[in-house]
Amino acid sequence: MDLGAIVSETWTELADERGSGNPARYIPALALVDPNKFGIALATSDGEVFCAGNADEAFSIQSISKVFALALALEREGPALWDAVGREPSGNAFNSIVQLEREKGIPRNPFINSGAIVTTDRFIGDRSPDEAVEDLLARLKRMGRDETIRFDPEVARSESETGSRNRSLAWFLADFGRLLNPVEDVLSVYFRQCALAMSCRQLAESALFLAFDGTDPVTGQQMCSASRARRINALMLLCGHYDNSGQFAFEVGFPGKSGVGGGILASVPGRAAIAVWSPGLNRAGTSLLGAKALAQIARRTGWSVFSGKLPEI
Ligand SMILES: NC(=O)CC[C@H](N)C(=O)O
Repeated sequence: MDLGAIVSETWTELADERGSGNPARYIPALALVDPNKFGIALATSDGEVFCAGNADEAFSIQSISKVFALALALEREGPALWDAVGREPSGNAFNSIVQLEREKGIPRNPFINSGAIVTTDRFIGDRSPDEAVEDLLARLKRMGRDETIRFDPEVARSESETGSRNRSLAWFLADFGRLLNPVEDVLSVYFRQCALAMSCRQLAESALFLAFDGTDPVTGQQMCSASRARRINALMLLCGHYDNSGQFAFEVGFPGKSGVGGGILASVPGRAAIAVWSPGLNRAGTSLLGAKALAQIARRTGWSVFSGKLPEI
């Protein structure tokens, strides 16, 4: 299978639709990004990365960071993390607060904002916020094989300045006694983690561990155990796109995680990690063109976690 051709044909076929959807404006710094950006990167186990369009340009990964934060929180906390956050789809928007009161401050899953705030809190553990951010960055540099990965302080500041909803979620969690660290410490890490700037290429390379049982097949670095990688994939499939997760599974058929910066990170177990970026979003905050590109790649490759056939690479 010519994966390079599949990636470039997918890009070319959709290029006319660049600019579709609505870029996130509630974080003012994100509204400044050119809506016509469109990148695709597909990384395989032999170290190849097939790219098209703006695949080497860093963008704000936003909620895609929740996948890495979850892996690292599980590493520190182990299965006890699941006492503090659930594993069910919420059926609600990413920043919804409605279930938190009824469900006594236990967020439905680690990918909605309330769940990610808890995950971030556990990832910080007994360290300072700056130490936790440094650790996250160091891990991503290693996984992404790139020392230039950084977070964008402008985006972090912009989100903090307009972060009333996330503050509400965090204070609500604190009221139920669900946070170990002070609210503003947790949020300062959460905002910086969301403001990580990475390219499609860096994201796809950093996420190979998800597609290959917890270990990057290129470098041999283990990020987590095989069973943990499978479980993170399961959560991405069921909860990775909030109230749009069913639609994504239906159209694409493999695990993914969206971010309001317009990126989507997808894992095709045993095959590849794919990252796409286009800032225009659908109603649920998933990149419109990005999801279309992944659906096209799924169709052209025949890749699906629901198929018993394993098409040749
Ligand atoms: N879905 C997202 O990407 C949301 C992340 C964003 N930083 C927020 O907390 O609102």
